[in-house]
Amino acid sequence: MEKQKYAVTVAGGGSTFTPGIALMLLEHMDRFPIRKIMFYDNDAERQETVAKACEIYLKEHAPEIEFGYTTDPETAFTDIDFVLAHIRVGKYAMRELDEKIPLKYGVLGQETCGPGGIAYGMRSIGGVIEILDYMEQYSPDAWMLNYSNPAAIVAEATRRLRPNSKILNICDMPIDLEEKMANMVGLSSRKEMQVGYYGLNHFGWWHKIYDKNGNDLMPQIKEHMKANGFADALSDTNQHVDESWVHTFQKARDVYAVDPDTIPNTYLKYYLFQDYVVETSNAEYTRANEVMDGREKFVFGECERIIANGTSEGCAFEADAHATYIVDLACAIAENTQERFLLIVPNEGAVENFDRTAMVEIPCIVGCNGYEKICQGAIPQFQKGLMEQQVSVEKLTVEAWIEGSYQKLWQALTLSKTVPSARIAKLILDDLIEANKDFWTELK
Ligand SMILES: NC(=O)c1ccc[n+]([C@@H]2O[C@H](COP(=O)([O-])OP(=O)(O)OC[C@H]3O[C@@H](n4cnc5c(N)ncnc54)[C@H](O)[C@@H]3O)[C@@H](O)[C@H]2O)c1
Ligand SMILES: O=P(O)(O)OC[C@H]1O[C@H](O[C@H]2[C@H](O)[C@@H](O)[C@@H](O)O[C@@H]2CO)[C@H](O)[C@@H](O)[C@@H]1O
Ligand SMILES: [Mn+2]
Repeated sequence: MEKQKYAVTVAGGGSTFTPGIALMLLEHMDRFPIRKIMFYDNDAERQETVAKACEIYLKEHAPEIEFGYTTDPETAFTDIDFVLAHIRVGKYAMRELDEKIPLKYGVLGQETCGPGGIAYGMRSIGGVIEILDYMEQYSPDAWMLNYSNPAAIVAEATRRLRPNSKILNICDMPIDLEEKMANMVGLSSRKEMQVGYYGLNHFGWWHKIYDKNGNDLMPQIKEHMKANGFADALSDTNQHVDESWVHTFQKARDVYAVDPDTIPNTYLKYYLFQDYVVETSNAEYTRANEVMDGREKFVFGECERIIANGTSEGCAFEADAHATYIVDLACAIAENTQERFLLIVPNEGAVENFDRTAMVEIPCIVGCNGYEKICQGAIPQFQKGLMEQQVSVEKLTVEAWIEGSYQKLWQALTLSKTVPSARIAKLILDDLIEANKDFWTELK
């Protein structure tokens, strides 16, 4: 019997990640056969550059796949099985402001953490909910695999506003770090490890890591973390070459030292070493500038070259090997593989001594009916304390969005461990409101 073939819509067709993901999908056609790929974006011009290049590539490498791109929701979301969502509401221009505005006040500027993450969350919620609604309207049986950021806030918003929707929120940072840990202990893949992990998105810890025979790998990984952090450990992604990422992997050594019983997610540096992050930031040139001058220029330059040549021959795009987790996740649903993934899901007791309504990042087993959570037990006081504070920031942000509340957003910023006082929080908030007036509803 012929294997079923799937139709996939990439929401955020103009994303810098789209070509790498399209090539990755083609490489995995043996296990995830595709009949149609649609790109959807609300910026026709940006998407067209990426789409025209991908169209040429697809014609040359997989002509049997129906391909289209559109800004029309009905065309994009009709007759599909999966939505892969990676939108960035406000694009890099707004990321730059998210990063630079807090720095004016001596507070770190980061895409998903601190005030920048809160501002980005206030823009993303509406965009992701809109796409989810389109999917449900035009393809009610489809699943959305969402990795649009800030995933913690987006996930809390979907829990509050669309609790029954078929959406899985996932992040690739733990995947990259698990690849590095596998490399530290001489394993060829993270899939040869079984992990225990708890936290919020971009805010979590590994507390158990075994190999397939049940041997404890933590002692060896801890030795490496103590000496080098995640530096000098390889993973199968070639995207982390920028200096700023190298520093992040090195800094994980200091983050690890704060709690040597667990292995931290790299993003914890923004909450535990916020002064260091500010001191080492350049308020005139942040990560958004690096990405615009690097990844964005490269991707769009390459797309334009393919279009001008009329062929993808010799193109520098590579399948994003790292993004194969997306195919793994789609296969888990499509073929009931019951594979384990770290997902961002409602806690409901999985982390025993933590808010039942929190969206936590924990291991889950995924199959055709969705996920089942793997209980992580009780967590230590240190992590619990940090998580209580951060989850409140995320919940207050979502409440502020739902209610249009200035007060709640001010509270969210004030509560963030990255912000020193309510006064500074208010100064940053007022600047963010001005910068986001095309994206946020009016706050009262
Ligand atoms: N979860 C993860 O681990 C992970 C990893 C990498 C990137 N990301 C996220 O993926 C997203 C894309 O990143 P990027 O750097 O390629 O950004 P990008 O700006 O290159 O692409 C985002 C695209 O989304 C489009 N868009 C914005 N709002 C939209 C809307 N409402 N509807 C439809 N399309 C919309 C933009 O026009 C743009 O083409 C970001 O949210 C980023 O944070 C997540
Ligand atoms: O600063 P950026 O835009 O380069 O990266 C921000 C994203 O960082 C993480 O994703 C990484 C991922 O960990 C890595 O292995 C590879 O695939 O690249 C991704 C993007 O650089 C993080 O998980 C994302 O949420 C961030 O958006
Ligand atoms: Mn992430």
